[in-house]
Amino acid sequence: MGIPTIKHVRAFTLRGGGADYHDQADGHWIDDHIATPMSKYPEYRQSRRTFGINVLGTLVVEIEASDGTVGFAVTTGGEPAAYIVEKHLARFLEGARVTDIEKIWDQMYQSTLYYGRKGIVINTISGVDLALWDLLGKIRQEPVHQLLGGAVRDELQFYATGARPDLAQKMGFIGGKMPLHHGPAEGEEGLRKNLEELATMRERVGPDFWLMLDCWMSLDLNYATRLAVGAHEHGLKWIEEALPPDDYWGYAALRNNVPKGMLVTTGEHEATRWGFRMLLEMGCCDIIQPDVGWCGGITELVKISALADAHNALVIPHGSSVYSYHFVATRHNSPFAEFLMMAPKADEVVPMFHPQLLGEPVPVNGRMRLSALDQPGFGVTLNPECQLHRPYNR
Ligand SMILES: C[C@H](O)[C@H](O)[C@@H](O)[C@@H](O)C(=O)O
Ligand SMILES: [Mg+2]
Repeated sequence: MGIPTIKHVRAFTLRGGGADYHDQADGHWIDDHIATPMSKYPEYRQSRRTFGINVLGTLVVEIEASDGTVGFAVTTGGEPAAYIVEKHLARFLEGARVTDIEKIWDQMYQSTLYYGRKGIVINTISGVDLALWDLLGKIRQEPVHQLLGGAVRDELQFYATGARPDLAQKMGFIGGKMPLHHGPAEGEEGLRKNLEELATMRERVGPDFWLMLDCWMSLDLNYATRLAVGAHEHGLKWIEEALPPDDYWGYAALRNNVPKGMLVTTGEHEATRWGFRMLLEMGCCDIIQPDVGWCGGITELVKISALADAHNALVIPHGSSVYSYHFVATRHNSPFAEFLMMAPKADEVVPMFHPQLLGEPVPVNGRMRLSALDQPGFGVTLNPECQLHRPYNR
């Protein structure tokens, strides 16, 4: 029996949580006065949805092989991503062998270089790449971590991102990352509030539990430096994505400015091995945080991770559900992972891409046994109750 070929590629869109996890209803911690580059405009300060953080929605890529096996993946991208899949990328998949993952990635990247390189195009390529790995795993009846060379640990450990690190501590997570609520436009009072929130949380969790601040690209170098210096007495473990992604020079300066022992992290909005080469060679951060659904997929993250390893940098992927769990399990320089608390009050563990993926595992007591990831491919199926829409039917 020869290697199956790819017969059909289909791109769908979905709304309401899932891979576009910022697409939430009112009252969710993830949309409660979080500092962003748009916070300088008061009308866009309270809710990130008001400026469009959830405008794209989810892209679902489905790939059907000649033997009838279907692989799929979800990522952030919505209708523009569906257009790119159907009108541009599908031509490199249909007719190719299911094992041609490396060649397909190169053709998708090189053919979109004139309008891609980062952002939505690399999100789209990532979604296609994840679906290809899911398909190959389902054809070979192996989990993706096994296709990648096998796990280096029997259990994953997680820190939790959300408004309640104190509750995350009780749930067994190894740390808690809080969103930063006030940016430079809110002046000294905002900076004071940021530090008071951190101090309060440190009081609740005691001296040893990791506490981190996620600044979501919202600061300038001086503010980030002052925040880091003020946060040091409260044992801040790392300051995340303090500056805009393209300010490599600012990150390199911030890394020199922060108090000794505090880590600088970034990368969730960076893409491809070339973007991460800039972060690493310019000494921008101690930990890179690529999102496997946004940086180029598994095929690209393997390259990024090897580059980081040569620089002694940890690779702690931005939370992306099973797609990062299977990867982290196989990398020595990924000793822990992120879990995004998607419950509106961050007070219970729910699947990160809820409600889109059936069979999506969650950490138990802040950990996940490798056995939770032993199903073929990424081990999940699409929830049939989700209303798929195929905007560019072929
Ligand atoms: C909590 C942050 O503001 C973002 O919403 C989050 O998605 C991302 O930055 C993260 O690191 O989890
Ligand atoms: Mg972040």
